[in-house]
Amino acid sequence: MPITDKERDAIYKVIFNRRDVRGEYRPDPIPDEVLERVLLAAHNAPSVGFMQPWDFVVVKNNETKQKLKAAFEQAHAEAADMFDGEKRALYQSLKLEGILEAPVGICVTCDRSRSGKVVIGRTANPEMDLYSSVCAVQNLWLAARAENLGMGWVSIIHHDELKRILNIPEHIVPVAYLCLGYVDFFHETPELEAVGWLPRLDMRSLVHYESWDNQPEDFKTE
Ligand SMILES: Cc1cc2c(cc1C)N(C[C@H](O)[C@H](O)[C@H](O)COP(=O)(O)O)c1[nH]c(=O)[nH]c(=O)c1N2
Repeated sequence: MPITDKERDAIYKVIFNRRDVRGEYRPDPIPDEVLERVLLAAHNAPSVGFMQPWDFVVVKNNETKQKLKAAFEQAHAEAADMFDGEKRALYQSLKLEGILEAPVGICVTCDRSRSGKVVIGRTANPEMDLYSSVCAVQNLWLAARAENLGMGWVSIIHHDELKRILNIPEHIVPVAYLCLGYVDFFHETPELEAVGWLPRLDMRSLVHYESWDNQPEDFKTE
């Protein structure tokens, strides 16, 4: 089934206008059918050996969110100590999660034992199952944007805390905690770029031809 030009443009529009959303969530609930659509998009991600290692723990309860926020605060304070001077002050001024504001949280996990010990494509590189769950996260992120839902990834939280708070079984690996909700607007550029944390790299400077050493002059940034 070919993709029309209009459909292609819509997909690129979603890709280039997706943002990590932290503070701009509206409290409006997400209709069940919308939540189901984005979860189905996540579930249709590619996965190594088709093992579909993910589960989705959906969080709406405020008490649970409060516990997650406390876990974030702890990890956030530890992280702040790792930056010096001005960088620390800038780090501390950043809003890096929307756990309480977002009406829905979703923890995406990876069950590394889901389809037995030997998995097509995972024998040489055992981490491929974790990457598969990350593919599900990205599908969810893009589907959310297509639904005009903001999504934010909160990784400033210890995974053992996530497991404890959400009663995730021992053998399951948390991959991402995601905030989800409608927003008033999407930032045009990544917020970390806008505040001068890091610049957007030039894509052409990251392309190598045939060998790592081979970057044509006109593809370099400087
Ligand atoms: C694996 C992973 C983990 C995190 C993120 C992303 C990814 C891929 N990002 C979002 C990240 O900061 C953001 O994607 C970049 O700054 C680029 O901005 P846009 O996503 O284009 O808006 C993120 N943002 C944040 O505020 N708190 C966080 O804990 C994290 N964690």
